[in-house]
Amino acid sequence: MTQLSDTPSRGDSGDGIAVVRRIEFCAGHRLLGHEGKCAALHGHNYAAEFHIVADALDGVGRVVDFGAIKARLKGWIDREWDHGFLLWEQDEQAIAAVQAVDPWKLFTLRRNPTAEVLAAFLLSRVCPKELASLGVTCTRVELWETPNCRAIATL
Ligand SMILES: Nc1nc2c(c(=O)[nH]1)N=C([C@H](O)[C@H](O)COP(=O)(O)OP(=O)(O)OP(=O)(O)O)CN2
Repeated sequence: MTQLSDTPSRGDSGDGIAVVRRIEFCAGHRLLGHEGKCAALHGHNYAAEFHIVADALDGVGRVVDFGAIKARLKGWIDREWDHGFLLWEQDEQAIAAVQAVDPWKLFTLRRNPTAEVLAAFLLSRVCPKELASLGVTCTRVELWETPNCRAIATL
């Protein structure tokens, strides 16, 4: 049997290899101080794409099992963000409005919930904690706010 030659490190270690897991969720938000329509409460069908690397591939040939990423990162997003409102912690009016309607689900952030802020939060706060037990690192989060708009956070 003929084998195509490849770069040994590409098959034997994790060098240069990443896996990407996409997780979709719905959430409401607003951008306080926005000059246009995004100052009003509204919602998005978001998608977060997580780029994950490891020092070496495992015995099966994986950076990490896609299901293990899903369990941890989709688990966190489902619990904390999905079908909730994402608001700036200083946005007292919007927070009060959401909390006036039972049942409410709210997650507050230190800045306006832009795509940039959400991507950075997932990369720097959520991924390190949720992925710690897997021994892998998320190096890049692409946060799609609409099919046409996304922000990218990288390590
Ligand atoms: N740099 C950023 N700009 C904007 C953000 C953001 O997170 N980062 N967010 C918004 C609003 O949330 C808005 O809902 C999305 O932007 P916009 O392109 O205006 O949305 P549309 O629904 O009109 O998108 P279409 O693709 O044209 O349907 C604004 N800016």
